Amino acid sequence: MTPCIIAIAGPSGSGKSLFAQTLVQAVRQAIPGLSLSVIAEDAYYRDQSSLPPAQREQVNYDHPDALEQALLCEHLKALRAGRPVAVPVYDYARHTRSPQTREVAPAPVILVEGILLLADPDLRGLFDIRFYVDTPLDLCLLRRIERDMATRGRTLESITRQYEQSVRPMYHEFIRPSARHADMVITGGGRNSVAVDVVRRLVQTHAQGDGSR
Ligand SMILES: Nc1ncnc2c1ncn2[C@@H]1O[C@H](COP(=O)(O)OP(=O)(O)O)[C@@H](O)[C@H]1O
Ligand SMILES: O=c1ccn([C@@H]2O[C@H](COP(=O)(O)O)[C@@H](O)[C@H]2O)c(=O)[nH]1
Repeated sequence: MTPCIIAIAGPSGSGKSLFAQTLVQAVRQAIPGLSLSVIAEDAYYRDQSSLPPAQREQVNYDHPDALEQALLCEHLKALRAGRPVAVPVYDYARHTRSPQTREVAPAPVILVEGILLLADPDLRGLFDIRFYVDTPLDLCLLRRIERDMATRGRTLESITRQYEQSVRPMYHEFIRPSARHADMVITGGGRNSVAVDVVRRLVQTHAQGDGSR
């Protein structure tokens, strides 16, 4: 079966990861044993081990150039062709790649979540279905503050500085405009149970072999 590769795009803190996790649980409950692979675009942030830590903190991580999108494209093509890939592992606290990689196996359904998935024409052309999680930017920032202080080793001062310098401007330059390439826009972030159910049905239709995409 040709895999169905699904993009879940949207701003940082909009609920992409939570949406993807909730969807995986819903699909596994509906079709026990169905194999789904999940890939985060964040894993493709460039290795910056050659830069001193203070310099890494100054990088604009919300610009497409911060990501090795060509490698993500290559990996999605390999998965579509039925080959496993070695996905990089990114360390947010150190702003660089870890030495390990994570093997992702080909699967009937592949979910990819990330801020810039729909901004690049080559990358967005590789998805069968494209979603954009549309959450007001003030809520995204509040969620990001809580999450990044709890899990990404960040201080409130560094989060607010980065938000003003790059997160907000890049949202307006690249992320928000990319929403026009989405097939569907999801409001309510990771807890929109109606959207999860609609997407779960789409995935189920595909996995049961009568999907047309
Ligand atoms: N609808 C929601 N209501 C409340 N909190 C949410 C909601 N969606 C996501 N969150 C929380 O907000 C934070 C950011 O969500 P996450 O899924 O990591 O966003 P993203 O992957 O888009 O950056 C997480 O702590 C998550 O649990
Ligand atoms: O070293 C890094 C790499 C990325 N970021 C920020 O991460 C978000 C994207 O991840 P989400 O899971 O969608 O929040 C992006 O806005 C970058 O600013 C970082 O801070 N440091």
